[in-house]
Amino acid sequence: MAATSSVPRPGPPGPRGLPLLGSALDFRRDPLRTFVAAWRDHGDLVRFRGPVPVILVTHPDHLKHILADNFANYPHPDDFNRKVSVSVGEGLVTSEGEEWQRQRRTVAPSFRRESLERFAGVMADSAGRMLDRWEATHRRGASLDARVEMQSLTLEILARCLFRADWSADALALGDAVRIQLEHINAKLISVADLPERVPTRRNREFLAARRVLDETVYRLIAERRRHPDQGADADLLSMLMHTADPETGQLMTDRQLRDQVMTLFIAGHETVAATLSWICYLLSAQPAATQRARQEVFQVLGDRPPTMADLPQLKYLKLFVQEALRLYPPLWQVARMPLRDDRLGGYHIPAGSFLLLNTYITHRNPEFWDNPEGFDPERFTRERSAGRPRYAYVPYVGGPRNCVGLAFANMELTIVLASLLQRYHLNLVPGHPIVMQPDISLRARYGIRMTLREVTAEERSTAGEPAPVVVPADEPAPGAGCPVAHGRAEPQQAPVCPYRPAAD
Ligand code: HEM
Repeated sequence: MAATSSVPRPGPPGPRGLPLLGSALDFRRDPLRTFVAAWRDHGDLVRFRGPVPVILVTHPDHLKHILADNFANYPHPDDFNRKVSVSVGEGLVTSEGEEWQRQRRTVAPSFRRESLERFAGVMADSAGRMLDRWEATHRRGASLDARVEMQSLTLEILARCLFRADWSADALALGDAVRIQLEHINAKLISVADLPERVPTRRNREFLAARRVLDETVYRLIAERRRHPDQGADADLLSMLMHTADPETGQLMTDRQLRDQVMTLFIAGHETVAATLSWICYLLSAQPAATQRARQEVFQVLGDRPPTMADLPQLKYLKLFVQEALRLYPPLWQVARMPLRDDRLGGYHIPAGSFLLLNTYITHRNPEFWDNPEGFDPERFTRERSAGRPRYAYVPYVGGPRNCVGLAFANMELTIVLASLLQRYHLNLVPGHPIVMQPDISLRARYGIRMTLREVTAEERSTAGEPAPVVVPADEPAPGAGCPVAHGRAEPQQAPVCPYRPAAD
């Protein structure tokens, strides 16, 4: 479908839409449904008319061209950076060109796998404390909302990793303030008539108050660190960022730059993981066979003890489970880019300044690259079954130089929390609870995910130790001769996992 020809065609096909408005009303009503329908009708590149014309991009070859091969030509749109920077300032997400390169080489070392080991304990500890709190809910026979639970868990983990122990005193105020920042950015990004923050609407006043709380707290924590440099350069992410000099210029970050990076990490690293974990909770109920297999692996590898970073390579099926959850529910389901210069994509002319939306949700469900794309089938990510699949067919963290800097952190957190959940509880969706996707900045469950709990029994723990078939994820070294790898294809799962339905407005 990603054909090219020597003479560029004027522009991709697309729906006519309404006079002047084009597809604008459809986007407002239901963006995901509008994109999916247009992709089915028109193919891998679709042009939407309207006040802000949009080009939808879904094919792996086109994603590779934009994200990797011709990456320097495709920054975020100015409008995106302007709207997000009211909260995060000039951090990694909102900077471009040389300034972005400078920030990336200063921030990336703190997120390398070897720097992250110290955070595994925090992740397991926070997950354990949440599961202890769930005891009361379980005893009352009540239900809980996995989305709400995962939001507070991921915020606590991120804040503890950023600020170590200093977090607890500020937990309540920071939690609310971060939530308000996220909601504000979300509202700005989807609104056409976006009012500047100085206009005293209720939303703007609430946003500015929350930003003041965050600024005051973050600057205070930075000042405390500067007063006590003896606390260690690697105690937490804030210390690591403070002590990492730009390898090219030798410069350290100023207070303002540190503040912007901390805010960026809160915004980029909290809701994304929370959304994924809440979909994982849903899958733990909807996919009993895969869940049973994952639980079996957890008890074989860990028994009852908390997971550590050293355990992660052994938790191979959990890795596949997480990969498959991110395929079906990529939290950043679309990312925006705007070419600086005219370009050519799939044989079509793409003028400079076009608004491109790279829709990973559709890429992840394209039957050209995925068998039974709506099915939950973790083993599609084994080495054998991944052979021949284009690298850019799977892009939850996008790819190329500007991929997610928190990828290793996120994967570690997702696996540790999943393992902790499996050790303690069976999660069951409350019968009749509607599961409806809400495609905001992140892909959330519109009505939350209401679940009841059942404790894993001692008997289940002791019988879970039978050896499970070994699987080899695609990005791990090839097994040696005679390795007992399961090469068979998984049975297609019984229930469709795509809970996408028209919005119930
Ligand atoms: C499941 C979890 C996550 C997913 C799926 C995810 C996905 C992504 C994606 C798709 C981008 C590219 C956005 C764009 O270019 O428009 C991105 C960028 C970024 N992510 Fe993540 N992310 C996750 C978790 C995290 C975490 C835990 C952190 C940090 C603690 C983080 C920090 C960042 C930052 C700073 C960027 C900007 C990188 C740059 O522009 O150089 N993310 N993420």
